[in-house]
Amino acid sequence: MSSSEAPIAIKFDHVTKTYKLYENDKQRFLSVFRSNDKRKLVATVNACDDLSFEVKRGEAVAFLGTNGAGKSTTLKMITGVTYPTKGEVTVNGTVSALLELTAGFDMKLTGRENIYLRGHALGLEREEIAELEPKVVEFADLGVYIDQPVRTYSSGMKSRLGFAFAVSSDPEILVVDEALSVGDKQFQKKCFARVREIMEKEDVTVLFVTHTSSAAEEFCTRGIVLDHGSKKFDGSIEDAIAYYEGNY
Ligand SMILES: Nc1ncnc2c1ncn2[C@@H]1O[C@H](COP(=O)(O)OP(=O)(O)OP(=O)(O)O)[C@@H](O)[C@H]1O
Repeated sequence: MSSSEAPIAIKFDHVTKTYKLYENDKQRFLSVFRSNDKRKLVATVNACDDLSFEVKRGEAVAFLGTNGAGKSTTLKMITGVTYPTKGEVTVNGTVSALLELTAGFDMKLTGRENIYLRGHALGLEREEIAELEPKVVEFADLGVYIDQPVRTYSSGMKSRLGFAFAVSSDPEILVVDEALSVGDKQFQKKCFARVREIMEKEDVTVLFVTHTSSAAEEFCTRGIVLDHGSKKFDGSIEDAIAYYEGNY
């Protein structure tokens, strides 16, 4: 199937995400109860601003843009961590995210117990998690630490467990945000190899955020350049990189 005939995996239809900035956290908290009180609102920021695009199943798309351009916010709306203020986001397929890999671990529980915790949080059945567990344990390669509380892990070890969990299932949509720089050099190599393996499956859709043009070029065929939450360029990865680097 050529990509122009493939079904749509992701669609952003005039999506705007507005964040409100308050004087302090207390005012942010109080704003939940006083919907019309704007006195303590310092500013609003459109992290995504009337953003529209479609990604077909099987495409690999890189999002390029300077700090604060809206790349992470876009990915977070795809993974359901945050929601649009206006417009509509449609996602067709199971999503696995290599974002905030260590968020949500229970530090008191062991690595192995956290695999179950995360699986339950994602709505997996016990049998499905039991099937996943040996794959995660093998990929994370934490030795005896897998049965130690996560509070005893180094930050690299926590990332390894998070990464292993995210890549051990077979996702239909893979969302990657700079997460390939996890752990030491050897583990990074393993991460690249695994992401490449997932991407080689024909129908997997990949969305990739990176500041490294070489990684974007290696993994993606299409690039979308964002600036202040708006789409500035959408085309082949080579042209998108040239546009982003000011050589287009
Ligand atoms: N929770 C939040 N509250 C307020 N503002 C936010 C929040 N999250 C993001 N923003 C703002 O939204 C804008 C876009 O942020 P986002 O993290 O999406 O950018 P990015 O392109 O991923 O940047 P980077 O390359 O630095 O990771 C920025 O101005 C940022 O400060």
